Amino acid sequence: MLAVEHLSHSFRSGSENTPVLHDIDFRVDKGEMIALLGSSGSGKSTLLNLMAGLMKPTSGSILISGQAIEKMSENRLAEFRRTHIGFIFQSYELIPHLTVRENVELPLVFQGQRGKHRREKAMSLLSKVGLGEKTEMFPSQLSGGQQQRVSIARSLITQPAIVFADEPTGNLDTKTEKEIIDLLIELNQTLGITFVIVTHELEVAKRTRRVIQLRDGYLVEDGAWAGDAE
Ligand SMILES: Nc1ncnc2c1ncn2[C@@H]1O[C@H](COP(=O)(O)OP(=O)(O)OP(=O)(O)O)[C@@H](O)[C@H]1O
Repeated sequence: MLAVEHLSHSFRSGSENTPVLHDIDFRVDKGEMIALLGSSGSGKSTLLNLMAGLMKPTSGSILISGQAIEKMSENRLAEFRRTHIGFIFQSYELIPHLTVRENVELPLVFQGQRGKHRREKAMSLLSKVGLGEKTEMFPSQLSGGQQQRVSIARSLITQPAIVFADEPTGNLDTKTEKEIIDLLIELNQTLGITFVIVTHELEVAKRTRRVIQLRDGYLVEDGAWAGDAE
């Protein structure tokens, strides 16, 4: 599903070269749910941007569904991203003047899909995330947790091969954080959605079966959470 192969990345500005990721290597199988854990500055965002095809790596490769995304042209990559990758952001990134349903439909609008089909898919996903009653409301009328549910439904509507979630609970209180992680786990288990959750929060990482930990740009752990016993 996802293979990150010997990935290294440095940022260059003028004569300065800042190495940020060092020989990162791991695979994520279909139906897995993993947490990418690391403290601030460990390289999580850089790795996420590379895996999502938003930047090209200095060296190494990223394969999604067997296709090396760093080799794709900009146009091909934009199309690939629209059809194969889902995104969930910390700040939801909903369009304020569109209804909840219209926000969820949006990725299909970009694919040129017809209205009725789009609407049915959006309604079905919104009821799966517990928002069947809120479809005609606007984002500002919802709580933060509800807005994140909308963004989760939107990330799934193209039936992507993999969904990247960037600090999905970063703006939420502890109780809502738990509810959102519960929802992601349920979607993973019932629909087999493959999730990569980028987080610096131990509580989030502990809930996934597999944790990949970055420290100073190095992959230092890959496996079941081995921290404090529960
Ligand atoms: N465009 C850039 N140019 C130079 N250095 C950069 C750039 N972007 C990030 N860095 C550096 O790369 C390192 C990793 O940053 P990154 O944002 O990937 O970490 P992070 O783990 O996502 O942190 P946070 O949780 O705070 O977002 C940091 O030392 C940062 O200063």
